[in-house]
Amino acid sequence: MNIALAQINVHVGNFDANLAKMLDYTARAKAQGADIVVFPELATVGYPPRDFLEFDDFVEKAEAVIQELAKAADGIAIVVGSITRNPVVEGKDLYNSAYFLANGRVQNIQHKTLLPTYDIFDEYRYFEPAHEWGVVRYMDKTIALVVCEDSWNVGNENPLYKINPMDMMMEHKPDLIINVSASPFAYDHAANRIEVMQTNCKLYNLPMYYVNHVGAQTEVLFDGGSLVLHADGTVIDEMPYFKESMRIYNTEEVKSKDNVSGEEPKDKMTLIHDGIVTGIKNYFGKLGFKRAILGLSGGIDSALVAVLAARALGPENVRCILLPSQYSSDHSVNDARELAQNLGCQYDIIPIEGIYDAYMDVLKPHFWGKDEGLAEENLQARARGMLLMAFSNKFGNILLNTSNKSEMAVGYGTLYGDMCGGLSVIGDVYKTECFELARYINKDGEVIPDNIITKPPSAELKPDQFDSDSLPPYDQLDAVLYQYIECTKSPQDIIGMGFDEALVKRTLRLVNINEFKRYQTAPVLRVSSKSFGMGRRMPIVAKYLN
Ligand SMILES: Nc1ncnc2c1ncn2[C@@H]1O[C@H](COP(=O)(O)OP(=O)(O)OC[C@H]2O[C@@H]([n+]3cccc(C(=O)O)c3)[C@H](O)[C@@H]2O)[C@@H](O)[C@H]1O
Ligand SMILES: Nc1ncnc2c1ncn2[C@@H]1O[C@H](COP(=O)(O)OP(=O)(O)OP(=O)(O)O)[C@@H](O)[C@H]1O
Ligand SMILES: NC(=O)CC[C@H](N)C(=O)O
Repeated sequence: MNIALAQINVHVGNFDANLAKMLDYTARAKAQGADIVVFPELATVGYPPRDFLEFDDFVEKAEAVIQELAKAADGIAIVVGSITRNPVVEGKDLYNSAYFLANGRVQNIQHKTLLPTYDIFDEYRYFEPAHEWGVVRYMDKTIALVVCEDSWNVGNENPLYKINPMDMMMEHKPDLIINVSASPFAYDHAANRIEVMQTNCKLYNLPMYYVNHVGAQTEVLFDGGSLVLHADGTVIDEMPYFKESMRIYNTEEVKSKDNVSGEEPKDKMTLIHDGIVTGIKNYFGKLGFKRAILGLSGGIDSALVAVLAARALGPENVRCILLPSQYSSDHSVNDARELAQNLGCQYDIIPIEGIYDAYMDVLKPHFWGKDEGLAEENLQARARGMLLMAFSNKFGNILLNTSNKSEMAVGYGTLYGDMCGGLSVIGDVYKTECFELARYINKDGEVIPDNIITKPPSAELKPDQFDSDSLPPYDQLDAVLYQYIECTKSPQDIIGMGFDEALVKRTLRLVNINEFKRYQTAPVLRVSSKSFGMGRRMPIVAKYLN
């Protein structure tokens, strides 16, 4: 039997486009001799569809896509993830299901049992878990049809779940497993995903054909990396990261390990780079925008955003605005200009000193007798935000936010100033990782001027200002932030690891008191296992560690 895995980039709610794409892949798979073509979890509607699932019309449109796909299942079977209404009044209204379409009709539907409800997932909000488990008979094979998380309770070890749907399916003695997934990208997730699927294969002594989404839906990125595994856990093939593609596998060849391609390379910076480029490209493409602007300061954060945007959208679609104040150093302007020239992006220089002075004149009588401080510094960031948004309005492009994860964590950014923008490009990249990413970008020749990478970070909002005046050194800060944000460790745990007590307490306090800023920030392209945004839900009004 020949099984085609189609890791496709669908678009949430874009039923016509998703159907057209799946019909096209089905026709191509059939022409290439495939007996089955497999599409990812919820491929009809896109993942995650979120509260669109509460609209009857949305559900009807998904049902219509299944009917159209069933008609195309002629001479080839189609496996596809979609939603199913729960006919019973009790429980949730919908199931998250894998459909098996053959001979022009819906032959089998297997609902998902384990509904991830953590981090970015919220499936129990919408779906009823499966209560029955069957298998599919097709040609001479018995197939276990599995939806994503149902393979993640290997050995019943996941304390979240009391049941293992895989065990239930095994009672029917399948010959192979097909898993349709929506497994989001994080730079360390693919290795974990492979390990989990290998454990399944070994446990049940069965081969697995696993297909994942690719592309981005708002902040959630999908890397693809679809898998074919031998019953002994050998990775026969892993499909490419961040590329829509289809490959066809012969079950006998898989069984005899005739063609073992193995895993894709997993370099952290390559993955983060390609993930962010995909995220920007899909955010703009799926919304119908073409052009971006950003404030280019001569610092490393905006330099990175400019490079990533130019690679995603083309340099001709990225406009860099240099907005020096009286505190900007000459080298900042020169570095920013050199970078824009290296990239081939349009750039404009608009000094903001006059605007700043005008604000100060207006405020002077009202601020009389008060020392100068943050209010005056923040005026510069806000003057820049206002000008950048004027460009965005006038030319119909999207302003890119340039905050990194370290400064977002501790609130080191000005609300309605440098925190403005429609999409946060590096908001899930710690400052220390920003340096790594910049070096990665320069690995084959200087794109980002070396001075941008080597000079000490500075907001340049007052004379001789450096980030290190207000913040702990970034290597220490980031290490503590990682333990708190990604690993959810307590202050005692982190201090116990050998970190300085004062540093830990100060850092965690800053993270918590700045939750209000993150509520007002643009969506952040998620590249780690714990990003700010929909996957980290914290109260603002709280008294914990602050
Ligand atoms: N819980 C809460 N809910 C809602 N609002 C709350 C609040 N707590 C304070 N606020 C409000 O927030 C305001 C303070 O926030 P905000 O106006 O942003 O100002 P603030 O956080 O005080 O200052 C901005 C910080 O970011 C640094 N910065 C700025 C710009 C660029 C860079 C750089 O790295 O280049 C760094 C700057 O040096 C300073 O440390 C207060 O005036 C208060 O009204
Ligand atoms: N002189 C400037 N011209 C244009 N934009 C600026 C200028 N100064 C700041 N900005 C905008 O405000 C953002 C925040 O400034 P910030 O200093 O934190 O970042 P950066 O300059 O890119 O990097 P670094 O923190 O390493 O200096 C910048 O990324 C940039 O978008
Ligand atoms: N859609 C899902 O069920 C995905 C959850 C799963 N743990 C994964 O990340 O692959």
